[in-house]
Amino acid sequence: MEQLIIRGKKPLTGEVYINGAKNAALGVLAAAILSDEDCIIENIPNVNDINVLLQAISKTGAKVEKMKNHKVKINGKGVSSFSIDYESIKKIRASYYLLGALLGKYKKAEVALPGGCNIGNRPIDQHIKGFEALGATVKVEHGMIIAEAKELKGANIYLDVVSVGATINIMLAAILANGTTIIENSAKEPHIVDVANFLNSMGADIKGAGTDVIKINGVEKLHKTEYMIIPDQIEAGTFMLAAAITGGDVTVKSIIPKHMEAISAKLQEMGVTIEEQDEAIRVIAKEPLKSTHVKTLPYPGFPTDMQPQMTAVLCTANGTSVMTESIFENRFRYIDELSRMGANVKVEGNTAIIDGINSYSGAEVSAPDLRAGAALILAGLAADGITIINQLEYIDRGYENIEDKFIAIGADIARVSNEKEIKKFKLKTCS
Ligand SMILES: CC(=O)N[C@H]1[C@@H](OP(=O)(O)OP(=O)(O)OC[C@H]2O[C@@H](n3ccc(=O)[nH]c3=O)[C@H](O)[C@@H]2O)O[C@H](CO)[C@@H](O)[C@@H]1O
Ligand SMILES: C=C(OP(=O)(O)O)C(=O)O
Repeated sequence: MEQLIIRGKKPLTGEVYINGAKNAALGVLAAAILSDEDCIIENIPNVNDINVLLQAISKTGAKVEKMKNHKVKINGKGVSSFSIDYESIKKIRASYYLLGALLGKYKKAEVALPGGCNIGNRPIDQHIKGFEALGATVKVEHGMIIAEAKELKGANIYLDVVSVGATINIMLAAILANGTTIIENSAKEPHIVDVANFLNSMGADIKGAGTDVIKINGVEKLHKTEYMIIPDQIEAGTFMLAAAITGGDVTVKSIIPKHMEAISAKLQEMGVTIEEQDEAIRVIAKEPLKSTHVKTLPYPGFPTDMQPQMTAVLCTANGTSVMTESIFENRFRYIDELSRMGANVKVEGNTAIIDGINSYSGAEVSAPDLRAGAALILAGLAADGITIINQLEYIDRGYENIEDKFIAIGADIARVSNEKEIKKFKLKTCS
């Protein structure tokens, strides 16, 4: 069993390079099977969710080739299976994009209900509503979502909730439909724009991605493309907060600063200096952190995928902060773990009331989900003494080489798998 071990209290300094966005790449890879020609996609992060999705895609009969330097080639010509079973995708959420892509291209798809982080009830009614509006019949039987259509026809679809997954999935299903589809109240996250740009680079006709009305004129077929995935907003944000919580000075590189505005603004409120560069942000945290209030919202609001990490940082700010989670109903499960490290947080419904502490104290904890795992790393980096984090499979879903990136900016952190390695780490870092 692998664990992360951290000796905290070292200010992080230096430069860190951010990988491609997991949540954009997942949509783009599924979208690639819509073409019968080669799609070469660059900047694909090497994380478990991506590898699981690539395996599921290759099980459909599509050709999947992992190339060097974070490149993947996909050709959807050979797709002959339209069914993705639970075993193949139980760990990930984005498997639902195969439903939209297969339905859009072959008019039939059977995909097991998705997994992903356990952060509350995660219905897919808006995806289904969209597919049905396009003319598909959809049923859920024996854990499988089964969608089929004789013909898909463009439609006007109003999303009752702003959903990233439903927006992308409906786009995927509508690209090759007859006529025009309009998605109203669509999500505006950078990964929606990325998937739309990728599809347009293959010959799709999508307008308005990044606003709350997306218009898709159906096209007959899609051609080959070469495309580069955007940088990961959430990985970048995690490193920005690591600089803040350790009183460090870190330049987070290969990013789009515009995507980081909600996070930069909150850090500035907390007394952190933010220097925006062309494709980088320098985060300098020389003053004690001030408390603030944060509410998660769809983009351009503060991202729910940064909520646990920001809560971990607010625990070390002077005064009382309030974190309101307005996207998922149960995304505070990690607070018990932070409390083991001395955090003083009271959760009431969707709100966490956080009283700042002087310092975390290192402890053994377990990651209950992906971003909660990142939050525990941040707490460990700021803690007195040694922190050990279990259940790394969650962290590995979405962060590539996370410990190596932290080591490169001065953290004492290692991935260990036995007592001997733990002892060695403690000896090496004790001076
Ligand atoms: C693989 C991926 O990209 N995952 C991201 C995606 O998840 P995901 O696509 O699952 O999240 P959604 O944007 O769909 O969910 C937003 C809200 O809408 C609700 N909802 C969603 C769909 C639906 O049919 N019905 C419904 O009620 C959800 O329960 C949630 O309360 O966006 C989330 C919100 O930014 C992020 O936290 C996830 O990291
Ligand atoms: C919640 C996340 O992922 P998923 O939707 O795949 O569970 C995430 O990336 O933070």
